[in-house]
Amino acid sequence: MAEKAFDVVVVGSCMTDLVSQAPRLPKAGETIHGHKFFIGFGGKGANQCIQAARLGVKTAMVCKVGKDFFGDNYIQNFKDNGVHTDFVWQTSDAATGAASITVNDAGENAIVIVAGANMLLGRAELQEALPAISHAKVLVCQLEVSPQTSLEALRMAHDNKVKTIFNPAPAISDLDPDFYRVCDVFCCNESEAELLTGFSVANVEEALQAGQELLKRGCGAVIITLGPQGSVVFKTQESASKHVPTTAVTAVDTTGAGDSFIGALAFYMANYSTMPLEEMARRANQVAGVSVQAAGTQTSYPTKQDLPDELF
Ligand SMILES: Nc1ncnc2c1ncn2[C@@H]1O[C@H](COP(=O)(O)OP(=O)(O)OP(=O)(O)O)[C@@H](O)[C@H]1O
Ligand SMILES: [K+]
Repeated sequence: MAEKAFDVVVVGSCMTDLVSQAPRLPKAGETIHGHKFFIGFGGKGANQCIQAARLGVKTAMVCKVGKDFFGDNYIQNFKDNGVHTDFVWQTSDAATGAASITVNDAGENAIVIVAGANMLLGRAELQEALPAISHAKVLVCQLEVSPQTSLEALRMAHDNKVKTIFNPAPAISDLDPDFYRVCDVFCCNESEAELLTGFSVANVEEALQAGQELLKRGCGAVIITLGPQGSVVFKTQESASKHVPTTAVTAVDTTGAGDSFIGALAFYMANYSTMPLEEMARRANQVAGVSVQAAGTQTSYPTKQDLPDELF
């Protein structure tokens, strides 16, 4: 296993984004002409894995895609980014996850997500991936696959003393309380923190309260990301939370910033095990801050070569 041990293993989703830009959103029953179409690689799990890989760690993705053109294409995308694909399964029982997105000239969108093959990732696949999960330095999970699958993967990692990051996105209000107990770092954005705690999280002050509440539920540490205001970090060993501000940048497209932050966090946790969590958050802010300055999701994620040496 030694030569196969991964720094970061992500158990999560792959989605193909089918994006149409049009002057306005069509009404029910209507057909309109758009002016641009493109296909993008998305899905929170895959995004986070690819960001970690681009920073220079050995990564493996554990996911399921369809036995179709989009599935083949996605596997090639992982390979192009140096992500190990032995645990990417293809099924004939569902299509590769897809998000059909229409964006109007005002920047508003209408989106239909069909999770498809993502929902067929289950216990059998986790058992096959157990050697990789149990020998990883860091395991990352989200909620775009079945929550039971995410929880089981986190448990497997936790039982094997693998560091775990859980990103409760997209948020569900009835989150199993066991999720808190099996994650070393619980990392969410403002709206997820609001939904999970019932507190308003509109500013740093309010984020401090929500973070303390999440921490009390049993995780090792909590990070709440706050867009241009950076992030806040809470640790069980310290009563004081820390606001980690970030450098102001001109945002072009913030899509995928949260996933860039988490992929970077996974990279730092795997590579710099003794670095204080707030320093990892400071550096992850910088990486995600680069992603907001370019269009798209994975297309905007920096590689090690794009970033200043002081981040490594
Ligand atoms: N306008 C910005 N300027 C600088 N950094 C930003 C900006 N927006 C986001 N970031 C960086 O990205 C991180 C994640 O952003 P955010 O909290 O908006 O996540 P998110 O809501 O999950 O994002 P998204 O849903 O757009 O992927 C922030 O903690 C910050 O480091
Ligand atoms: K972006």
